[in-house]
Amino acid sequence: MEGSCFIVLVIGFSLSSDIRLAFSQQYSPRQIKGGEITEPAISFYYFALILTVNVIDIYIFVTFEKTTRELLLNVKLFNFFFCIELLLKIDYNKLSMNNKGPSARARAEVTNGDSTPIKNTPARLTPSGLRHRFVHKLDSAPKSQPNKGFHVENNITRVTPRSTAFNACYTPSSLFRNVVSTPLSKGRSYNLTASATKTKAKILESASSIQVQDLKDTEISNLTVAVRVRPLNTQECSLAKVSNIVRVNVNELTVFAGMNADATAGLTHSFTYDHIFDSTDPDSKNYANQEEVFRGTAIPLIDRAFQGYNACLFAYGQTGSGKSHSMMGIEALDDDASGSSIPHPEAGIIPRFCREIFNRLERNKHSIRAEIEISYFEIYNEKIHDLLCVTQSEGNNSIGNNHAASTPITTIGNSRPALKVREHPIWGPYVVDLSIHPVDSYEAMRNWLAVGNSQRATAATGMNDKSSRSHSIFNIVLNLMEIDGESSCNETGTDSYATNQTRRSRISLVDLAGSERISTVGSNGDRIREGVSINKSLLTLGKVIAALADAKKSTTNGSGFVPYRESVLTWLLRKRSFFLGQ
Ligand SMILES: Nc1ncnc2c1ncn2[C@@H]1O[C@H](COP(=O)(O)OP(=O)(O)OP(=O)(O)O)[C@@H](O)[C@H]1O
Repeated sequence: MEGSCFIVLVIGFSLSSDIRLAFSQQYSPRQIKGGEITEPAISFYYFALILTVNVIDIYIFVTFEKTTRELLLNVKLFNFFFCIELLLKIDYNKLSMNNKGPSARARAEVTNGDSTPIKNTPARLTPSGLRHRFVHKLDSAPKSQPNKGFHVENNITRVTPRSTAFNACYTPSSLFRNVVSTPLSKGRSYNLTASATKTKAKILESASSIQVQDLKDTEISNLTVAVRVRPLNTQECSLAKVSNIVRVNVNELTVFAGMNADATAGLTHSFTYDHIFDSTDPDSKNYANQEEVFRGTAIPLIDRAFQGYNACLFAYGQTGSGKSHSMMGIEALDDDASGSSIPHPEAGIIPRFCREIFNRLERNKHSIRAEIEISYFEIYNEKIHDLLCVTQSEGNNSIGNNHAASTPITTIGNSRPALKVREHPIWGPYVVDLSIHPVDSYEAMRNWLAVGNSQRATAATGMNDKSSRSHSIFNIVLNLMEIDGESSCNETGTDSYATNQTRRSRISLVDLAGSERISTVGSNGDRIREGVSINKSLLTLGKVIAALADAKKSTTNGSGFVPYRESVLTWLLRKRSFFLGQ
């Protein structure tokens, strides 16, 4: 019996070995980690085999593999008709890893640089949980021991402060918020719908680096970017297919793309700016009128100018987008002539700016004395024309108080004399022979503005009935002297003051010509030439701003090439000295 039993046992064993794979079952859930199928720490198998001939016998084998740290428990049950083999495998490596796994790690207390506890991280692998883990790994583990921090419970210390640690540069790129920042502007976001995930993936890479650097720049930036959305004009309203696709929510602007079957289909773009002025609907409670636009953009500049800083404000945008309306608006000569201290409701930033300067000087007339000079010129087809060049009527050399007494010289586009730009080794670029006019009242300034505006090159295009064909630059030089003591009448009969501090600031208010598509603005030869020139100089302006932002970001040197001289506009807006040698 023993002998046959032995033989049958051998047969049974060999059969069970052959058919083991066919009948085997594994009762242990497999896991997918990082794209690989991994086995858990404890696995349980059974094998059943019928048609064996044996008496009931049980064999138990226990083996422990020291090198792989695996315990194998093999139980075999034989009887006359079947054999069952049970196999239990315990992997001690994985067992010990799991005890230090996510939940254990998550219980660890996170502390900041000075070891003050901040919070207990949640015991789950949410994206934020992953961020925590990643931060810990980078902050607490030296490079030679990459996982050290994971095995030390309740002792994870963040080296860098919390704010720095959660900065995007420590975060895996896949967890970034989908943000594309413009240089020197805060968090411009670029949200895409699900249908555009491929594009999204592409921009993630660039977004990461831009955002990190821009976060640093926004702190030191002295640039403010504001956007104004104008209402649909009559022409647009008459077209059935035109509708407002822009929504404003505080300082976030969302553009809903149309249903075109092109790359823009289904895309929604969101941008964040320092200010957004929604002028689309006059009945809306958020409607931004000229006064609000002025207060939001220009008042901070006037404050700085009175402290002695130079300031520049320019309007940039597509043709017909409302730049001239915002910068100049309606010239209300009649209203102002009546001596009203309230500007015309439709007056733009420039006239309001001038009025505010004199209002402030009037309020501080006992402590500040000012000398103000203005100049106004345009850049038309890369040539500079003085907009305040006038022939004086006999016996009258002051246009300021009576502009009807002077006549602007030839005003027709190309026939006006072009001025040259020169570069002084110390003071930088300047316009040769540009006229400069001292002004002592708002009325004088307003009259000069009217003269300049009447000389600007404008033309009707397919996009705008009165399109500016040139960039106009209105300059104000403010010389402020703080008065120390009472005024006294000197020998010449004029007042003299003891001044103890002077401040000088230059303010440039720029109304750029609009970028335009040649096909939509018209096919006239002059318009095309102007359009090419406008687009070229705006392109250079963009390149200069980008180059300046790059040079600023570079910590090693700030000497990157900036193509100022590729257009007259950027050349002159560089450290300006329009008044040199006049
Ligand atoms: N906020 C606004 N409210 C009412 N009308 C506006 C507004 N902005 C612009 N408009 C009107 O839209 C038209 C075009 O504006 P504007 O001439 O200022 O554009 P622009 O950007 O200066 O164009 P271009 O670059 O061609 O000179 C004008 O008739 C203007 O009155």
